[in-house]
Amino acid sequence: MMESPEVQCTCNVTIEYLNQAGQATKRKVIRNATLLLGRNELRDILLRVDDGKLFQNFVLREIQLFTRFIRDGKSCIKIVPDNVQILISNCPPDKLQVLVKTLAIKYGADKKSSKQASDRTRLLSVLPKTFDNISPVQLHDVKRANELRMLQNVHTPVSTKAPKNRMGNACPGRQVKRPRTTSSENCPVTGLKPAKKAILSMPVQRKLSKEQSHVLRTVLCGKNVFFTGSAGTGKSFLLKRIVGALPPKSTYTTASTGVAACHIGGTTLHSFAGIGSGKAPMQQCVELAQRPGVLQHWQNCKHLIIDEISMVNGEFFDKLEAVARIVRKSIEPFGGIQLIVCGDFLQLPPVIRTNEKKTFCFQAKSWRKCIHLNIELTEVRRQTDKAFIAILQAIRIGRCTEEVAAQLIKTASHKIDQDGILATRLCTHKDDVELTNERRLQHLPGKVHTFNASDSDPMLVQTLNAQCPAGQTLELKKGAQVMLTKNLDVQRGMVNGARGVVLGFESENKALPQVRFLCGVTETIKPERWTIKASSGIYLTRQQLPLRLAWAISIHKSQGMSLDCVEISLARVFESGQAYVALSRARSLEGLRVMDFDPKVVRANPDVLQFYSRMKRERLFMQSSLDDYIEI
Ligand SMILES: Nc1ncnc2c1ncn2[C@@H]1O[C@H](COP(=O)(O)OP(=O)(O)OP(=O)(O)O)[C@@H](O)[C@H]1O
Ligand SMILES: [Mg+2]
Repeated sequence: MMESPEVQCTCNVTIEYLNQAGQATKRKVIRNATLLLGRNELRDILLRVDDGKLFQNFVLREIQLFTRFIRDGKSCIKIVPDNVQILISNCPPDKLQVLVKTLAIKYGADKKSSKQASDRTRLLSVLPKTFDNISPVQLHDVKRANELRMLQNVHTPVSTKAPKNRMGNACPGRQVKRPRTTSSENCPVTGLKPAKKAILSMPVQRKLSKEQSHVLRTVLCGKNVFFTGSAGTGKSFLLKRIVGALPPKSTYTTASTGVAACHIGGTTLHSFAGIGSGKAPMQQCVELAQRPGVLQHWQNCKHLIIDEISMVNGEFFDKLEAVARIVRKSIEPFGGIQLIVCGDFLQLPPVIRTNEKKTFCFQAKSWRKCIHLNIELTEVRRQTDKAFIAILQAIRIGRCTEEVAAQLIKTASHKIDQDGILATRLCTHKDDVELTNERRLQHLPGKVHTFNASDSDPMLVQTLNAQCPAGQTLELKKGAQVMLTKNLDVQRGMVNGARGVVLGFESENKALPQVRFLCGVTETIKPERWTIKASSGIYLTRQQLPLRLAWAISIHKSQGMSLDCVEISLARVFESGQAYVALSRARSLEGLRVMDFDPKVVRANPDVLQFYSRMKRERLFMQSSLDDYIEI
């Protein structure tokens, strides 16, 4: 049996009763409705819409399903015979995905099964009306549903028009295509070409660890949480799950830098806040935050997520906290917004101009009143080698024993270049990165292939450049060292940061690059789409190849990444935590080469160390009080 998450979710629902022309003649809006899938006494699928006092069951015997905006918590189910459509919005995306996929699979499987009650049975039925929760999706359901889809792919290649919403606009969505025939017996089975791939499957989510689940539960209880942990403990992984479990309309996903924001599908904290650098006097910041578009964020926001908090300046945090209270007209800390904050203060600190004061967020005046709970993740997931994890833990706290130094110095002789794939050099300075990549590409023989991004709004190129991991223009040659900038297929190792080399280009018109990756896969790379939220709240998309040149990247840009093979030069390290960030990107010691290791570059900020030891003391104190209490 497949894993069966609960097929239920809480969201806003609009029920529209349509006329022949498809216009709504009656509309019922229910906020915070509970949706539940079930079956009646005749085994029809039912959708129960419960407003907390009353519920209404809809029989889903013939439906159209619109699924394109599931990640935004939106979907639509049209009940064809009744001419009714149920518009779902503001639903936690992960829950909605499970509900919609379960419905699509069960509905597809039912169409293929012979167990459906005939019209005559229905008419004559004297069975009492029942509602049983729908059973978990089984493998045979998926198989049956897909068999029908394959037939239908051949027979009905065209999907019908999307339904209209109240504004008369087409309701965004891709439909689960339905067969023209109502039962599978009517489908001619012979002589059909199968569809290219089985289309339906249940979303498979990697399981959260115990400590990660604890954080998720705490967040769902509404607590303001700061969770931390060393590099690779799955903080960003967990954040994505938190985003998927919260209602999208009131959840804002941000990070301190554009690259980090992109890892979790969000925007930068600065663009959410709309107060520029936050250095202007308070009154001016408030005015900026009250501009149309910006004010809306502040007012709608109930849950604010911030990744890579170590790079947010404490003064900026205080400014945001005060602005939040003023623009939301609330005396609660951060204007009553739930804060879900994560990062590792022992990694890179805030970037500041010379003569500016650097303060960490935990040093902000409002930090303590804003954060209810500090939680530390302890299980490292990026690396599996215990010895390497121990080296990294020592470096993190600025401790470089002779033994640790010796092990890192030894890596200088590592032969990590494999199959024409060279190690990526992590550089302390941005200029070195650009120069290295440009020069190395120039020195390669052969023709340059240029790939231009296709942007939804060419006027906002700068926003896209800042937040999207794919550049507007990508120049490649045969032999170019490249890195994936998106998870394409986690199972096969085609993940963000996977390293490869360009073997050549297709001969067809687009001349797409063929790339061999370290994980052993060779693949033609096709354009991918990124969607980002601009500060005005509108969605921008960029279509581009998910590749970037990978002879070199900067340590600042690498924060948050996992890398297959890295070469590091630490001679020009200028920040505490910088050496640790660079070293901890490597998945294994074998995949790491440190060129000129000097223990002096290993530095941890003493204020941060103090903050962490206080946090640990408080945790131990709480634990021992709890133990005493249990004993009593
Ligand atoms: N529960 C999990 N199951 C499977 N893989 C996981 C899990 N948690 C994390 N990972 C994997 O571990 C790796 C590191 O995770 P992630 O990048 O989220 O760590 P991080 O704590 O954010 O690191 P950093 O501090 O460097 O940003 C990723 O490849 C991620 O997919
Ligand atoms: Mg991270």
